[in-house]
Amino acid sequence: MERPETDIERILDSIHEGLLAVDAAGRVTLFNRAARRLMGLSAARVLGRPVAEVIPNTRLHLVLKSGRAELDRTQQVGNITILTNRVPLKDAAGRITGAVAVFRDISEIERLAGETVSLRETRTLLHAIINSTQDAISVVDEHGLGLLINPAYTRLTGLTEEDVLNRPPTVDIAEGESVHLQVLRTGRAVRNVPMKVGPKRKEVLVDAAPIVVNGLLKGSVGVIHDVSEIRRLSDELERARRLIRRLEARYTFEDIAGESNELLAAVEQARKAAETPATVILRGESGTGKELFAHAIHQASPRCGGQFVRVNCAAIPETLLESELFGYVEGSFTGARRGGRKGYFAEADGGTIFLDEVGEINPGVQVKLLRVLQEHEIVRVGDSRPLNVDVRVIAATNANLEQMVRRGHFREDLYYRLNVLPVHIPPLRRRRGDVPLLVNFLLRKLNQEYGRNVAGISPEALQLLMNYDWPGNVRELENVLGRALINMKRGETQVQAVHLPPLGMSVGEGAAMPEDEAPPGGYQGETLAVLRERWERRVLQEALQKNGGNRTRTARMLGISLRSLYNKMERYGLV
Ligand SMILES: Nc1ncnc2c1ncn2[C@@H]1O[C@H](COP(=O)(O)OP(=O)(O)OP(=O)(O)O)[C@@H](O)[C@H]1O
Repeated sequence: MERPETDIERILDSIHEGLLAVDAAGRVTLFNRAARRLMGLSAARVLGRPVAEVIPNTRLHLVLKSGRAELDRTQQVGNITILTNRVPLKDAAGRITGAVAVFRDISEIERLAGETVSLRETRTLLHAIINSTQDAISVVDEHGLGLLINPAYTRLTGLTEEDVLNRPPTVDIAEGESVHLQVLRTGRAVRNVPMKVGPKRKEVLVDAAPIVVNGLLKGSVGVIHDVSEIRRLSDELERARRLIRRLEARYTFEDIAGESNELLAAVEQARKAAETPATVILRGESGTGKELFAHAIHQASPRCGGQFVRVNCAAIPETLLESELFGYVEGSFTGARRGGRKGYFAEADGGTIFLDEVGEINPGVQVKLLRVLQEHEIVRVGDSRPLNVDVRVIAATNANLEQMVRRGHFREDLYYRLNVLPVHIPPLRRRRGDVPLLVNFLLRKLNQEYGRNVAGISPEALQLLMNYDWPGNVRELENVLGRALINMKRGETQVQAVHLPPLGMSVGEGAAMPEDEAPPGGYQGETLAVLRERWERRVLQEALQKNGGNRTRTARMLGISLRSLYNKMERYGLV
């Protein structure tokens, strides 16, 4: 008898569920190992004893009494949750002979169930975010098959979930390599990849990143930015720029005021140059009228029917200058636009290109410029085929090119190619005799611009202008007169000394703008970046004023490059 009992006990002990049985009198007859572990009680303390006494919270004696089973009841014992089934035991005649409870620890299951709920919540949250973002999102699994897209994706590409989900990642691509596949292959994120997507062949830039779960690559998520609108706007801007450039080429030699020998000699030289196809270089300080001369030469030349394209080499970022001048082919660099770009030289074909601040071009571009001057051909960025262009080059600079050549900053061969017909435009302080004529000329021009009727200037005011040094040359004189007109009341027709701004203070807004003043109560919580920018703008403004708007002098005084000065002026709206 001993052995079978022990065997049964052994079997019952190997069961993971806890077993607790009582006889008809409610005394414990069975208490297996799992039950002992879960209850934390030894068999010796429990077996043969009334269950209600030894096991608190048990309801087995109640089941015994009622004869009704209690199924799937959960109960907290300490910090574990127990699921119990309690069943009465009956003999063949239906008499209750005892009761048994089977129970197990379901704490882990409960925890997992809890997690499932929060996972579900997280999914809902993620969906809400993904669906509400304006950027198109697409997610693929580790095999590259479509897993998720958002409404913005459908709006942008014209493709629906049906077209994309569970399909290879190439389904949406009209042109370009799948970034998802790239990410899955390398495990690395990619940024700003240009491509065309969907049946509408939308131009987009794509960022994509790997999805890594527990160290395993589980997929890739891509964010797609629509750039077609930006392209459309930049094309429009480009067209407007071209139009402005064409409208700008309106000055002739008649518009150059001055009767001093120095100026007349320059005009004479320029007139002769206009008749030839030769390259001209205009030398002179900022504001002396170099651009005016370039227009006049173009208008007086046989090319006057062609385009006049002005390029300020210092105002274009160094990295873009080559592609702006010579153009580029489609896809030659990130951000390159569809169909490539013609470039200023190609635009000026049959006309004139005016390269202002030619001393600012870097050695790479110098080589290409030399090629145009020698061979009359250009090579677009990303292309190897040369294209013929028929362009007259007028260059201008205030830089000491000879010194730059000596220091190796400017190619000697290019210098000689440019220097075929130099025209030196004298600074205003060396031809003060031109001031009265210029004043009358500029007042007529300003009257038109401002809708005024100012007839002249008083001798006293003119004397002040004659005595001044004009570091900013004719541009500064124009600014001074412009401010004088603003200071005059309607009906006043003669510029008086009181109308003139303090000389040397005529550039930009003249006086500091209110927002440039230090905040009245001291520091008002702006970020350091904002304060630094405000301060920098003010310093630039004052330095420009001190130099009468002469940019070369201003850059030198501030110890920055001319290019950097142009960039800052552009940024702070001081151009
Ligand atoms: N002799 C002149 N007669 C009439 N207006 C002039 C004369 N010289 C210059 N100006 C006027 O002065 C302003 C500055 O001239 P311009 O832009 O041609 O100078 P710039 O030498 O090209 O200057 P920068 O080197 O700074 O570009 C223009 O408005 C121009 O019309």
